[in-house]
Formats: sequence, structure tokens, C-alpha cells
Amino acid sequence: MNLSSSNLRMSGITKVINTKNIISDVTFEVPKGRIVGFLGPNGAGKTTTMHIAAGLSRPTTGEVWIGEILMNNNWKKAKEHISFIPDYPMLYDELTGEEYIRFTRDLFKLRVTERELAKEVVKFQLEADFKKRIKHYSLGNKKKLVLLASLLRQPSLLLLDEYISGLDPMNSILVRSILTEYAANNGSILLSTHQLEVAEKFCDEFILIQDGCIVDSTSLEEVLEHNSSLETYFVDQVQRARNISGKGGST
Ligand SMILES: Nc1ncnc2c1ncn2[C@@H]1O[C@H](COP(=O)(O)OP(=O)(O)OP(=O)(O)O)[C@@H](O)[C@H]1O
Repeated sequence: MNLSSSNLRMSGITKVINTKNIISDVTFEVPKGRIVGFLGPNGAGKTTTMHIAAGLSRPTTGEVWIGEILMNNNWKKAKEHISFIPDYPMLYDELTGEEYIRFTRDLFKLRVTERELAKEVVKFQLEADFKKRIKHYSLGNKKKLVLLASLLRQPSLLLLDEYISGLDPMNSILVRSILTEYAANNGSILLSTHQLEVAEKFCDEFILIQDGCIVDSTSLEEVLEHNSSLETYFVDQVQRARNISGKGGST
């Protein structure tokens, strides 16, 4: 049984590459049931942090907890609970959507019945294209297919790197309801994006990273209480952090 209230806890994470601190003392958690937006300017360290959370890269120092599992000591077991969708997911263009999903199911030895699979395909509104080759898919369908494959694994933590951009309004609403349902069943989502108007619709909480350091952690409610939009909050916070660090400049 998992007694932890968060499916991801990063504590004092630092990543040094070629003597440079890419991220420093990164500490935050993603509670169960939450969709947390991971925001920051280009080069702030979002992807680096997500790769460490996904177990794709080892931290130089610090701890990564996936629920009750310390990933540093138990990498393989921790990874069983994580699905990560990178900004450019690798799909096999020559396979049909159906073949790709079956391949994923077999690769991870998932116990998903034909009936359950058919239900998911309908839920993701992929039935019309399921037997077509992925190379003929729209961007929206590719995104839904990769999300379907990721959720079939029933992860406790879903990491989405720039996933929500490029969805049309109908697919955006559909994906939002799927992610909300996933979170409501004790899942945790960490979602990085530059699309702030979309993030406002998807996320309950936000973590802001700049120059490799966490500079703020807040809720959507709190943001909108003090700012006209998430974008205003973002610009203001980034500028403030730049002024403090003496980097100044405009956003
Ligand atoms: N393997 C590496 N070697 C050297 N520098 C790296 C490496 N990986 C990342 N960096 C640097 O670390 C910093 C953070 O990169 P990262 O990709 O994590 O930022 P990001 O917030 O995801 O950026 P973006 O929003 O532009 O995708 C950048 O300055 C990047 O150039």
C-alpha cells in the first residue's frame, strides 16, 4: 500500500553537467489528485527536471521519491509507476494505431482485455483512425494515441513535456477531461508548457523554475486572486527573479 500523499517528491535535486549547475536544489512535490503546471522561460531547467523525475537521467545530488519508492535506490521499480511523454514522442509511423497500442500492451505485459481496450479507443475518440497507419494521423490523433498508450500502463505519475500545445479546442476539452479523470483516481500529473492560456485550463497548481531554481509554487486560485491572468503572473515573476539575480532585461 502506498501511504504517501504525493506520487512525486523531488528533494534537493542538483544536476551538474560539465561543471555547470543545470538545476540547483530543486525541491517540490506533486500530490495525488493534482495537475501541476511546470512553468519557466526557455532554458530554465524544466526538461532536465522532468528527465530526472522520469528516471531518464540521474541527479548529481538529491532524492527522487515516487510515492514510497526512493528512485535513487530502486530505479527499475520506481519507473514501473511512471509514464513520460516527451515533447517529441517517438511513434512508429508505419504501424497502425492499433498495432502500436498492442505493441505497447505486449511490451509492458499489460493485462488489458480486448473489451477494455475497445472502450479506451472510444473514450479517446480514435475509433475512426485506429486501423490507419500513424503516418496518416493528425497531430491531435498522435497526441491522443500516445496518451492512451501511456495511461494503459496505469502509472501513478504522468509527466507531460509540452504535451498540451497543438490540440484543437475539441481535443483539448477531451484530453482535459481524460487527465482530470486520471488525477481524480489518485494520479499525479506534472505538465510543462509555454502555453499559459491552456495551462490555466488544465492545471490546479503551478511551480515556476528559473535559472535552474524553483522560484515560486502557487495555486491557480492564488494566481488569479492577484493577477489578471497566468501570463501576467508569469511575466511578473520572471522579471522579479531576473531583477533579484541582477540579470534584468525584458521578457
Ligand atoms: N546535456 C547537456 N549539456 C549541456 N547543457 C545542457 C544539457 N542539457 C541541458 N543543458 C542546458 O541546461 C539548461 C536547461 O535546459 P532544459 O532543456 O532543461 O530547459 P527547459 O526549461 O526545458 O527549456 P525549454 O523551455 O527551452 O525547452 C539550458 O541552458 C540547456 O542548454
